[in-house]
Amino acid sequence: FTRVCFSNIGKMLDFYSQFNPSPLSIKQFIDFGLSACERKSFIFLRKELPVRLANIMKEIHLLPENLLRMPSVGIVNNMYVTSFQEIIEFEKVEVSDNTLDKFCQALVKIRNRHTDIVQTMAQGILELKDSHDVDAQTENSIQYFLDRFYMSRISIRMLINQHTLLFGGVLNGHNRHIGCIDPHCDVISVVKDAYENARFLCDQYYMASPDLVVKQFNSTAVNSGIKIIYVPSHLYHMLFELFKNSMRAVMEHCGVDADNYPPLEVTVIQGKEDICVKMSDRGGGIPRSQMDYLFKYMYSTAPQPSKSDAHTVPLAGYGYGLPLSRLYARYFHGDLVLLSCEGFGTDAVVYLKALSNEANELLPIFNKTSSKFYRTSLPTADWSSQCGNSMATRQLTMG
Ligand SMILES: O=S(=O)(c1ccc(O)cc1O)N1Cc2ccccc2C1
Repeated sequence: FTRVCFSNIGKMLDFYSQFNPSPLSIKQFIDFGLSACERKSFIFLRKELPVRLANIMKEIHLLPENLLRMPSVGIVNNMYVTSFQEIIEFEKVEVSDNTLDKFCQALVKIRNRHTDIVQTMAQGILELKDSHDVDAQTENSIQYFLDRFYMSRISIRMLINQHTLLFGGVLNGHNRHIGCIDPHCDVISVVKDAYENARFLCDQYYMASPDLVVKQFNSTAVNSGIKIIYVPSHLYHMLFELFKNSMRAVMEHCGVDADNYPPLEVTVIQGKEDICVKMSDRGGGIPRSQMDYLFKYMYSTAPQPSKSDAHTVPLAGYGYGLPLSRLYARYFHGDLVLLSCEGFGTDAVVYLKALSNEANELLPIFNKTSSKFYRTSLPTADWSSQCGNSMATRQLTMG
C-alpha cells in the first residue's frame, strides 16, 4: 500500500510542479479581499497551494544527500507530503458549503503542522554540521535552498492566513484590516511598537537601553503621516529584529556601566516608489569581512538555549533573525540592507514598495535553472586576489 501511495504522490508532485506559482500583488490581495468570495478563493487555492507546495518539495529532493538524510529534514519532508496530500483531496470535489468549511479546517491543520518548520530545519543543519564536514558547495546549496524554502513558506502562510481570516469565521482584531493586510498601516506606529518591545528585553538583560529618536521625511507631500498598504506583522518582525541587534550592539560597545548611550535614530522616508525605514546605531559596527556571515544560515545556526534558561535569552546574535527579516522585506519586492562602518556603527535600511500594485510576491520557481544550481560546482575565480597571508606579502614587498 505504502509503495502504491508513494508512487502516486510522485506523479501528483510531477504534475503540480510543472506549473509556475502565480504571484499576487498586495493590491490584488486587497481587491480580492474586498469582494470576499469564499468560493473563488477556494477554487484559486486548491490549485495554487499544491503548485507552491510541489515546487518547493521538488527542490527538497535536490538537496545534497548528506542533508537529505538528516532526521529533521526527513521530518520536514514528511510534513510537506502529508500537507500536499490533504490539499489535493479537494482537487475534484463539488464546491458546497460543507466543502468550504472542510477546506478552512484543512488549512488551519496545515498551518499548525508547519508552525515549527524553521526550528526543525535549523535542527537539520545542526545535525549535518555535527555529523559531516560541510564543503563550500554544500554550504552554497544550503544557503540558496533555505532562502527559497523560507520564502515559499512565507507565501503559503500568507495565502492560508488571508483565506482563514476572511472566511474562517474568526474576526481579526482590526475591522479595517483585509485579512492580515492593513490598508492604512502607520509605519511610525509599528516602529514605536517594535522599539518598546525590544527595549523591554534590553532593559531586562542589560538593566538599561538606548533611547529612540524618530524622524520622518515626506518627499512627496508636506509632513503628513507616512502610511503604507502592508502586512503589519511582517514590518514588525523586521523592525523588532533590527532593534534587538542595534540595542545589543550599543550596549556591548559602550559597556553596560556607561551612564548614557548614543540613541538609536530611525528615519522614515516616503518616496514616490520606495518607503524607507533607516535605523542607525552607534554600536561600533563590524568589519566588511564579517558582514556576509550575518545572512548565512550555516553560521547563524548554533545550539538553541534550552528552554530552562529562558531568562538568559540573548537579545540578538545567532538565530535566523536577519536572513528571515530580509526575506520578509523581499517577499513584496522590497529589501533589507546593512551598511556597517567598523569602529562606528551600522545603518540598516528596510526598503518597501510605496505602491501596492508594485508590491508583488517574489516566489521561487522550480525549473531547470534552479535544479542546475544544486548540481554545478562553484564557479572558478575570475578575479585574482593575493591568496597568501599578509606576512608573506610583506616579506616580498620588504625585500
Ligand atoms: O553587526 S552589527 O554592526 C549590526 C548588525 C545588524 C544590525 O541590525 C545592527 C548592527 O549594529 N553589530 C551587532 C552586534 C552585536 C553585539 C556586539 C556588537 C555588534 C555590532
